[in-house]
Amino acid sequence: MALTLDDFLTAAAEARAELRPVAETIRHFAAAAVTVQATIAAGGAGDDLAAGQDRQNAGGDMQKELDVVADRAFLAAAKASPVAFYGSEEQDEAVAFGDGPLALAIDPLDGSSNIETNVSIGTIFSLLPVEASHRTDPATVFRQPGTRQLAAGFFIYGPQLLLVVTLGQGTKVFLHAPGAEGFVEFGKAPAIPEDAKEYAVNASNRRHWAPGVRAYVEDLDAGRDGPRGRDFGMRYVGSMVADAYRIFRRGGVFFYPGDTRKGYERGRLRQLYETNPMAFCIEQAGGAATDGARRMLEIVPDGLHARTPFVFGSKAEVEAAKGYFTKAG
Ligand SMILES: O=P(O)(O)OC[C@H]1O[C@](O)(COP(=O)(O)O)[C@@H](O)[C@@H]1O
Ligand SMILES: [Mg+2]
Ligand SMILES: [Mg+2]
Repeated sequence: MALTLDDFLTAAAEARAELRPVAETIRHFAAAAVTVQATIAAGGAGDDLAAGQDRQNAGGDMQKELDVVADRAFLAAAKASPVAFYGSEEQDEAVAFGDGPLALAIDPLDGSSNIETNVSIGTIFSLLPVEASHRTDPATVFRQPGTRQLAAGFFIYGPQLLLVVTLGQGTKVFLHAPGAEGFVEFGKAPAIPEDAKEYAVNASNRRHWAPGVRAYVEDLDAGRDGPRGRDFGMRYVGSMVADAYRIFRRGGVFFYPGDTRKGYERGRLRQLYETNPMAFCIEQAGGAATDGARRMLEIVPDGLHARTPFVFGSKAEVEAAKGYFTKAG
């Protein structure tokens, strides 16, 4: 019998008492994800899920209907959980409620540009501990590095509703099959191959990249005729959750570097609710995650919506990228 998410969480909470609130929270998230997936599958029940909301989020993106729907669903789930702080991409400031032991950083809807295209999108979450000092100075709760995460994961709303999750002891994948009782473990625990055969990047930004990034991609593209001595394929979905899941299953490298566009000096992705939770899941599956130079999980975030360059995936390829990205000149 396949392991259920419920049994997995119960066992983790029994083994480590500090994971009890985490287990409770992830149960609420799983229920929220099922409702979000149902809304997507139904095409929004008359609403246009990709319709703009005439409002920008804190990162400067126009909010879409589904961003708001997902934010509401996970805010309600957080309120029903032992969560004291809710830091969301879709809210300018962290929302504080209750005196629970957890802080949640969340990207309620990842891949918003793909909503109307029926391509996989998702929700990414990171759970951090709340210490006494954070209650007296709440601004500090989201300045903890990713190494402090108690749990992290992401749901994928796609052909399958999946949960990729880590509580710090490996990464697991759970599937919610229609008609089944909740989420059950799906396939083997991901083990990211050391070497990559594919890369993922938005190559239309090439002219804005630093010379090191450009040199890296030129050498990947040169394949077996170039210095890398072998061919690489390219895949880019444009929803990080989907690009990442491919890497969990068959390796590869994803990068979103900083570039010369205004506002993109540190790339596009946000550290607290995109790169840190992804880095935790990736490391726990045997991969590596950096900002191009430093281990992602050790970087202290600058604030709730801080951006960071991001490179993750197969260990040897993340290391190879670092060589190019950090080379002077
Ligand atoms: O369109 P670009 O610049 O390639 O950016 C794509 C990236 O932006 C994101 O959509 C950002 O996430 P949001 O949709 O949550 O803003 C990632 O999922 C994706 O990897
Ligand atoms: Mg996102
Ligand atoms: Mg988002």
